Amino acid sequence: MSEALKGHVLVVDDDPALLKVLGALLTQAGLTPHPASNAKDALALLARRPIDVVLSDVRMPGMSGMELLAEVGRGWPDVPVLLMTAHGTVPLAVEAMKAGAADFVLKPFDREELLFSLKKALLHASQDPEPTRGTGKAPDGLDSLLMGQSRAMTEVKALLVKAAQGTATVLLRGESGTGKELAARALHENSPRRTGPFVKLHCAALPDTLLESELFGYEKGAFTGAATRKPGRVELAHGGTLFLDEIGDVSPAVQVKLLRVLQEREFERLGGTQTVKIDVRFIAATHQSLEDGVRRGTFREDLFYRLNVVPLWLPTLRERPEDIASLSRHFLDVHARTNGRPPFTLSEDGLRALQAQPWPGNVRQLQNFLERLVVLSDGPVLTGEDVARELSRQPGLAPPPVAAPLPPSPSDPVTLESRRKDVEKEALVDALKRSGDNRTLAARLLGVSRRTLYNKLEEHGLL
Ligand SMILES: Nc1ncnc2c1ncn2[C@@H]1O[C@H](COP(=O)(O)OP(=O)(O)OP(=O)(O)O)[C@@H](O)[C@H]1O
Repeated sequence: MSEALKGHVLVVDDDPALLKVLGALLTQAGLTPHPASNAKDALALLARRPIDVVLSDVRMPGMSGMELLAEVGRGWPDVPVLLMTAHGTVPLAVEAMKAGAADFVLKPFDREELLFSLKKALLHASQDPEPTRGTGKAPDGLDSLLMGQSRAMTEVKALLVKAAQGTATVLLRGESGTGKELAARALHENSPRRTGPFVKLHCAALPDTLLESELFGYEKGAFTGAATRKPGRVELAHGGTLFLDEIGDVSPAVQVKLLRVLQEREFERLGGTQTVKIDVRFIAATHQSLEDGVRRGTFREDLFYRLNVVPLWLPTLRERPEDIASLSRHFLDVHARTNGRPPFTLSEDGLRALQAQPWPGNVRQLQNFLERLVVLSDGPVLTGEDVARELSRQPGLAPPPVAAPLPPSPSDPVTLESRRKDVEKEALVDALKRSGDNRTLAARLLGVSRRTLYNKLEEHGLL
């Protein structure tokens, strides 16, 4: 791997010699290592400094790597976790991936392979807001997972329960933040496959070559850095469900390969000749119009029909304002608990103010909004006034009236730097608005990493 990597890596291992070796290796690759000799210290470190990725041993005295993975998932869902295992086996890898690991690395590891996995995880971290976190839960009433009793949601849930019984491929459509990933999980957890793995792949987050190796895995020696055979996500999902998010972004070359897997339920690992047969239920999601892609010639028509066997549309929040009451109650409870705050309730005028908003970022935006209210308000009752105050800070939602700028007086310094800052702030606000307050999407729109976006938001008082 020639180009230098960048990022803060929390390395957790009870073997001091290995910590040292890994520290040197990561530093040499351009990364900043933060060593921790046990999971407890690792969590303390995570709370203190921004970490981009966690690289942890599985077997450690005290809290294990799998337990650490669960803790990171709860407290820092944006931070991917890579697990290192000696004598790694496919079942262990499946377990790790089901529990939400971004990847697993076999010990003793090959330098290139480790850096390859870290690079992937860093790419995910900068592009994927919510890395896969399997709940591993038994089916648990669909209503408590996918909330909302509006007519539109009730219809979706009825279709979902029907679709869950079969193995037909489901295509989930809907705007960003409407709950497509949640619906995919609900499908899996309500299906006879629920005891099998639920594996997720965010197709837009990876460049072509990485996407192919993530999907199909590789044989030892398939390319520089492929020191051992590694199963891809299709293989890891055997007996379960593979959720392909943002399918509309897949290149024509990968589309051909996906078509074959969907048709024949078989494939070859990269660099391999052996055909692997799989039993996988496919679910794909997109917020784009695949029909447009087909018309433009960027999306294969045959693949579209293969995916669109059971189409399911998730309604926008605008179309179901009656669900805002129960969703808000739920999010207020969850965020009060996770932020160590007393219980919050919503007054009638508070609810009305929320129902009057267009929520371009849908349920995700409502959720983020309520979390901010829980953190910033005194409570315990959130009034219309509390809601209005927070709304005025939100791009895309009831923007405050903008006062016409005063003409500059001759004494006002219009320096290049102040102009640059104004333009930058405007671009940030615009990107947040266009992305429905989805920070990952906003970072992508602006062509910067999420870390840079957060720094800039802080600098401009927009956090
Ligand atoms: N009906 C719902 N009940 C409870 N929570 C929901 C519901 N719909 C969405 N959410 C929550 O909103 C957030 C966004 O949902 P999700 O990631 O499933 O949306 P998405 O449509 O896949 O978004 P994107 O297209 O941006 O990936 C998640 O935190 C999810 O838990």
